[in-house]
Amino acid sequence: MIRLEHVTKEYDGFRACDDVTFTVQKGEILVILGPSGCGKSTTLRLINRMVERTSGTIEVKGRNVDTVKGEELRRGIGYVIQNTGLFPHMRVDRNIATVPSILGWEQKRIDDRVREMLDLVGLDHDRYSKKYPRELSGGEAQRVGVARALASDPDIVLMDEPFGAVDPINRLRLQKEFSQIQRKLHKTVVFVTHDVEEAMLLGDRICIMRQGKVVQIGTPEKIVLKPCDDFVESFFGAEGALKLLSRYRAADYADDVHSEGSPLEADSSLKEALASMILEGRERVPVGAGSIALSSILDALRRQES
Ligand SMILES: Nc1ncnc2c1ncn2[C@@H]1O[C@H](COP(=O)(O)OP(=O)(O)OP(=O)(O)O)[C@@H](O)[C@H]1O
Repeated sequence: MIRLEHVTKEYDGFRACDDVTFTVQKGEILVILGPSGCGKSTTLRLINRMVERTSGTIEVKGRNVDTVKGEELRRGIGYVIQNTGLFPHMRVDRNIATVPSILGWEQKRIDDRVREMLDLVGLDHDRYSKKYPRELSGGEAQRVGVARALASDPDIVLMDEPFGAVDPINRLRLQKEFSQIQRKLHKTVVFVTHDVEEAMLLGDRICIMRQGKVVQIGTPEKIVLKPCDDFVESFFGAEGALKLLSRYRAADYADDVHSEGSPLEADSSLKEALASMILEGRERVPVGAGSIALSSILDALRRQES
C-alpha cells in the first residue's frame, strides 16, 4: 500500500531521513517511534509530499508519488497532526467537510457525512457541529481532527502525534477509541509518536528510528522481546514487557470465575488489570461477567516470549 525504498531527505547536507526503506500493508498501522529529532515527521511528510525527498522511491497504492500532483495525492490521504490543524475561523461541520467540499460532493452527502463522522468519534452532532475550534476542549478538538481526516473515506491516514497535546487520561481514551474505529474501518495508517505506550497500544508493527535511520522494524512483541541492539533495548527499558501488556484486552483473558473487587471497564488492558490487582491487593479482579487471574496475565506474557 505504501512503499519507501532507500529514501533520503537532506537539509543543507544534514540527513533528516537517511536511506529509509519500509512498506506498510493494507489495513495495517505502522507506528514510527523514536526520540525527538530522529526524522519521524519528515518521513511521514515525505509520503504525502508535503516534503520532497532528495533521493529514493516512494509508492502509494502501487503508484510512484511523482506521477501524481502533490495536491491530488494529499486529497486522497487523511492527515492528522498534534493540535489538530483545524481551521480556526471555520465551525466544526465545515472543518470536517473540507475535503468532501473540495471533491465537489453534493451538500446532502456532505451533511450526512459530517453527522456520520461526528457520531464515529463520539461527538453529538447538535451540540458540536456549529462550534468553533476555540470552543472545544483539547480532546474534542483531536476527535474533530480525526473526523476531518476520515471524512472523504481515504484508504490511507497519516497521523503525526495526534494525541500528543492531550492530558494522559483523555489520551488513553482517544487511543482506545481510535483502536475501535480502526477495527471497523481497517485504514492503512502511519502513526508517528515518541510515546512507547501509545506505540504498543496502536501499532501492528513498530518502526524504530534514530538519527534519520530505521534501526528495527517489527511487531511490538518482537521489538520488545528481541531488540536488535542496545539502543532499541534502552528505548523500552526494563518496563518494556509491562508496557506490552497494554496491547491486550483483559476481557480476552478472563474466565467465568466469580470474583470480589471493583470491576474493570470492558475495554481495560492487561496492564490495567495488573494495576488494579496491585492496588486492590488481589490476584484476581472482575471483568465483564467473569474475572481475570494474575496467572493468566503471566501466561499471556510467557506465550509472547516463547
Ligand atoms: N525544514 C527543515 N529545515 C532544516 N532542518 C529540518 C527541517 N525540518 C526538519 N529538520 C531537521 O530534521 C531533523 C528531523 O526532524 P523531524 O521533525 O522529522 O523529527 P521528529 O523525529 O519528528 O522530531 P519530534 O519528535 O521532535 O517532532 C531534525 O534535526 C530537524 O531539525
